[in-house]
Amino acid sequence: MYTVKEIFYTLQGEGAQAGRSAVFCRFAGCNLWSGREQDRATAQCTFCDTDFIGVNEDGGKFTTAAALAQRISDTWLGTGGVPYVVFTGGEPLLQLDDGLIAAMHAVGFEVGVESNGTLPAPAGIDWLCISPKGSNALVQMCGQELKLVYPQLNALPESFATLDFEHFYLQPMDSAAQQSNTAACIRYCMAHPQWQLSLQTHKLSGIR
Ligand SMILES: C[S@@+](CC[C@H](N)C(=O)[O-])C[C@H]1O[C@@H](n2cnc3c(N)ncnc32)[C@H](O)[C@@H]1O
Ligand SMILES: Nc1nc2[nH]cc(C(=O)O)c2c(=O)[nH]1
Ligand code: SF4
Ligand SMILES: [Mg+2]
Repeated sequence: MYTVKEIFYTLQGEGAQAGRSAVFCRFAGCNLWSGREQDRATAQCTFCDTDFIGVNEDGGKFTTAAALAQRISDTWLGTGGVPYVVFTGGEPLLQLDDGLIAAMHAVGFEVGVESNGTLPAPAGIDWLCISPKGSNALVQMCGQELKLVYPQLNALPESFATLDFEHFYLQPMDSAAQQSNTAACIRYCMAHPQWQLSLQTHKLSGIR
């Protein structure tokens, strides 16, 4: 059973695939925060910008991979190009499995994933973005993109710079200090050109 908060068609807002049409499939639940505001301060991840509790009208509970893949495929509204799904959450690696990846490939989709890196990723993901969270041990140490929310006192860019990723991004932490966080990202990227700036362009443009 897959528990999905919401499924929607938009543009990927972040990282190297920013601007690409994608169906977002947001799984419910996370291993680093309950999602309840009263638990935020004591959670293992405290700066989350996302509601991932429960199931919205555009989500649902799916008993088979084929049924979820069909719903995702029906949500794709593009003509031409390569259909793309981004599994996110919450933490998608609590639920994403080999069967769902195979089912997405069977309906012609490339598979992207946004994960906190604390769980091992199944094989077959086409674009794996890992976003480390504070002092939580990183288990998944390779992928296409490492996208670090910055600044985090217990997760310095230097500690990830030699891992096996093709792209390294700093993404300003969206908080009351967002302006200064953005300035700090820009300074760090300019001093360490291995790192590139990722802005959350869906927020800037007002899309979902
Ligand atoms: C909501 S998370 C879900 C996926 C997964 N649990 C993770 O943390 O990567 C999706 C992306 O948003 C980023 N993110 C979460 N809160 C943020 C914030 N306050 N500012 C900037 N990026 C944030 C995460 O680091 C991750 O790259
Ligand atoms: N447009 C858009 N791009 C995104 N990139 C990562 C997102 C996420 O919440 O995982 C996200 C999101 O929620 N919307
Ligand atoms: S790990 Fe991801 S989904 Fe979980 S609380 Fe942190 S940012 Fe949100
Ligand atoms: Mg988001």
